[in-house]
Amino acid sequence: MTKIAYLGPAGTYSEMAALRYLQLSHPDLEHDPSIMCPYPTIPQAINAAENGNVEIAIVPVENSIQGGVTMTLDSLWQSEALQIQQAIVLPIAHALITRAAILTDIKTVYSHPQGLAQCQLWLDCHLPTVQQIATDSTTDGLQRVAEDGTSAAIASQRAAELYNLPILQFPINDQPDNFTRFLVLGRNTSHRQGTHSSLAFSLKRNMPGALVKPLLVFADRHINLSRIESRPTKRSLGEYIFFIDIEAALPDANCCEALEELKTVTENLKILGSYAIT
Ligand SMILES: O=C(O)C(=O)Cc1ccccc1
Repeated sequence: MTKIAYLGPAGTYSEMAALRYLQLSHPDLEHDPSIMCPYPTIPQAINAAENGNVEIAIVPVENSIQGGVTMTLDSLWQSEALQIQQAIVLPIAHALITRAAILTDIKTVYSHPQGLAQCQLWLDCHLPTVQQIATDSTTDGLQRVAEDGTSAAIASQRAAELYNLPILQFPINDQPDNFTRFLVLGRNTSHRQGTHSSLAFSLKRNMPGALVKPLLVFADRHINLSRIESRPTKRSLGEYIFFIDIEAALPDANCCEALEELKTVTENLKILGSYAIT
């Protein structure tokens, strides 16, 4: 039976993405709770799929305001077996969940770093003196909120319903247009289709033009890049891994040719998958 790892506990945005995936891809399985496997951190959810403990992991990769989710990018680079099978974009609207009756009663606010960052201006304006505590997911602090009337969490409306906790204010995100892209990761490599592909590479040597060569491979073939992001290799300061999304599918001949040439101008190249975005 298909099992899905996601960043838990229940009520996270990652769980919402997992439910959306089920609705779209396996409508027959939608209401089977044994499918859904919450993990406490993003790397643990990804490892569960890598090790074959679950078939699929669903994790956030990028937010329209805060940018890349570094834990996901770093785990993807480490992964040997996983491929991106699908991307799911969800609108994100944050609620302030608390048993406090007024804002001035709140002393501590919990959320995932992305949740805190996406509400930073609102927090500075309405709760300037509260202690902000970063948690592994938006729902991690909800137990504390249930026990302590001076605590609050930034999480979804759905999370408030699931944990039967009140919402004091909604929405509190600084930008009304706030979207997060989630990746569906699986070991099934036969799944190479869709409109987009992701890859990552390190460079052979840090020298003038080192990044231009890989970029020219795409430019020369009229392949459009939809994203480029760098992460440190963690080997030495100033060395990077580049994550690139292209608007092309890997079985495409033009694209295969590009990848062959890319191998010659990169040190280590990883094909992360071809997939559709829903
Ligand atoms: O913690 C969650 O709910 C997540 O799924 C990560 C996250 C946090 C904030 C916005 C989008 C995703």
